[in-house]
Amino acid sequence: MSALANHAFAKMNGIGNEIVVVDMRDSTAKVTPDDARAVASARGGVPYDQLMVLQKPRLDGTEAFISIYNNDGSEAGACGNGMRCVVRRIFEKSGQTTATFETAAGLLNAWRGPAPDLYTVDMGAPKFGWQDIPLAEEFRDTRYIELQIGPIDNPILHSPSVVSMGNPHAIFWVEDVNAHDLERFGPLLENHPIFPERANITLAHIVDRDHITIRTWERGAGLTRACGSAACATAVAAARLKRTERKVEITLPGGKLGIEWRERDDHVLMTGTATFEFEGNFDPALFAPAG
Ligand SMILES: N[C@@H](CCC[C@H](N)C(=O)O)C(=O)O
Repeated sequence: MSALANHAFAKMNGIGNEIVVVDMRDSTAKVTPDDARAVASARGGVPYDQLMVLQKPRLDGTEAFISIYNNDGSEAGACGNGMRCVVRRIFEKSGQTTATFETAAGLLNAWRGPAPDLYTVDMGAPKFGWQDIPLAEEFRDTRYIELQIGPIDNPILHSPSVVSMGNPHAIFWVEDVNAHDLERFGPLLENHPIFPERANITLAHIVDRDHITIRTWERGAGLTRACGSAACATAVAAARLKRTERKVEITLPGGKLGIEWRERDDHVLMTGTATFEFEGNFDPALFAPAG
């Protein structure tokens, strides 16, 4: 039987990014990709974009090791919106206002503020090297890479910037983020052979030097109302192209995030709300073997 059967969960969202938080710090049991897919089931499950599983801390001074699952059962190194949800949950239970977490992508500091309903997560430093993203072949300059879809002489989307924020991101610069069929092009680009570990695909429109609008097709989760790491990747990619300041507001379908690419240590800070919806216990029938 799955470790998640009857286990308590909290359904939350980070500006519309659907998040389920499970605290398993009192257990050594592992969540499997099958468990993660079962939780997302539309029949009796709790459909989500990301499942955030808190496990016992591995390092002194950290609150938890967090495993992040997409709804297709794959694991992600980073999830900005999910982290704000985890942070809110922990802070409300413990009264803390700061904490450090570990994920597959490394250590993350988080704190409450700058306003009472806001949470800030230090998402770490972006990586731009083609092997770090990773790409399947060498690109010396990842500010724009050669990649396009549509007719060769009149591509629909082309020349994305690529960035790792602990997970791979490709950002296509467009005039109108709603003018493209992301549901159709997203899966093609996510699974393009140039991305050996697949990628999160974002359409971004630079409104002015302080403001960008985006829509994202998430690796392993599809079209979402918000992707925090995509907002960070976009802010960094735009600043790297000198098209925006290092501190910007990002508008996503589900709301707004403040992103600052800090000069002094290269870290990216993401600030936004986190919303609690309901809590419950997983129905064990979800994890029963089929047949
Ligand atoms: N929603 C997340 C990112 C989720 C991970 C992504 N789908 C991946 O596999 O890289 C966010 O808010 O950052």
